[in-house]
Amino acid sequence: MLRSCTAALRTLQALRGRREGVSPAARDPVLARRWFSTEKVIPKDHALPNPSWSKDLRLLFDQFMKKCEDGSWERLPSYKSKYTQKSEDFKTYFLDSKLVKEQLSQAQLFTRGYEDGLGFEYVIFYNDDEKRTVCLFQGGPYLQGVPGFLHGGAIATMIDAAVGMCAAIPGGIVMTANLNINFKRPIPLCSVVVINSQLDKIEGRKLFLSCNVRSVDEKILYSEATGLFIKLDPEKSLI
Ligand SMILES: CCCCC/C=C\C/C=C\C/C=C\C/C=C\CCCC(=O)SCCNC(=O)CCNC(=O)[C@H](O)C(C)(C)COP(=O)(O)OP(=O)(O)OC[C@H]1O[C@@H](n2cnc3c(N)ncnc32)[C@H](O)[C@@H]1OP(=O)(O)O
Repeated sequence: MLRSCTAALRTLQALRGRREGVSPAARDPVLARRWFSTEKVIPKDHALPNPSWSKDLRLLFDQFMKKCEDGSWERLPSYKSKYTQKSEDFKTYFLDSKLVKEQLSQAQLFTRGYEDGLGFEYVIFYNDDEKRTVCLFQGGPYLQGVPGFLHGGAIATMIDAAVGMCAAIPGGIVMTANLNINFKRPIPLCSVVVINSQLDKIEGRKLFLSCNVRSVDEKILYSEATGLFIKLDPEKSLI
């Protein structure tokens, strides 16, 4: 958003320059580069390694990337805002367009709001045959609850995001209607955990899923959850 505001400002300044008899490119070399090249602004995919990723997270990431090679698994990209067809569809069908323009200009995905390494570092892989996702998650220092451990709300957020993606891929535009979590062991801050989600059943617009959160060596079961997601009805207003 900030980038597009800056771009708009540059264009405006350049056009003002044209009225004053100065070529826009001469006034603004950045704008000139953009106008005369085919370069496009590519949004950052946050579901890729960055320097804050621990060795554990990188190792697991590499293992799953290998599993993607035969097409059985797929890495799901993740953006701060709006770059998926699903989020555009959601706005089209369920949000008032005035609200989208005026109030959502600053909006970004809750889990991607922190600087690298401080909050939610994660990548989700999807297996279509098995209708399941595996989310590799490293919870950073800004997600502390009880000293030294992850906040339960941060764990719930990641479970919701991981289970939600497992529902949204086959289900389309869905929302969480119910999420039940048993917190069995506290998760150490900055450690890596594996969130396994599974689509169990679909009944009409209802998708039932289950989930567990385990340590990398699978020896510790941190949390278990079940979720109910509802496929939104385009005929029904959300507000
Ligand atoms: C999750 C991905 C979403 C994808 C879409 C958008 C963009 C994607 C792009 C990027 C996203 C990336 C990652 C996503 C990350 C995180 C996911 C976050 C998800 C959320 O953070 S989301 C916020 C919290 N969420 C809410 O804010 C919902 C508030 N809620 C409602 O807006 C309505 O409640 C709604 C719409 C859910 C249903 O409303 P509705 O009118 O369409 O349906 P209705 O009420 O008729 O229920 C139909 C049948 O479900 C049964 N049913 C309903 N609720 C039940 C319950 N709680 N327990 C047991 N059964 C229940 C009924 O009993 C009936 O059952 P039956 O058909 O058998 O009679």
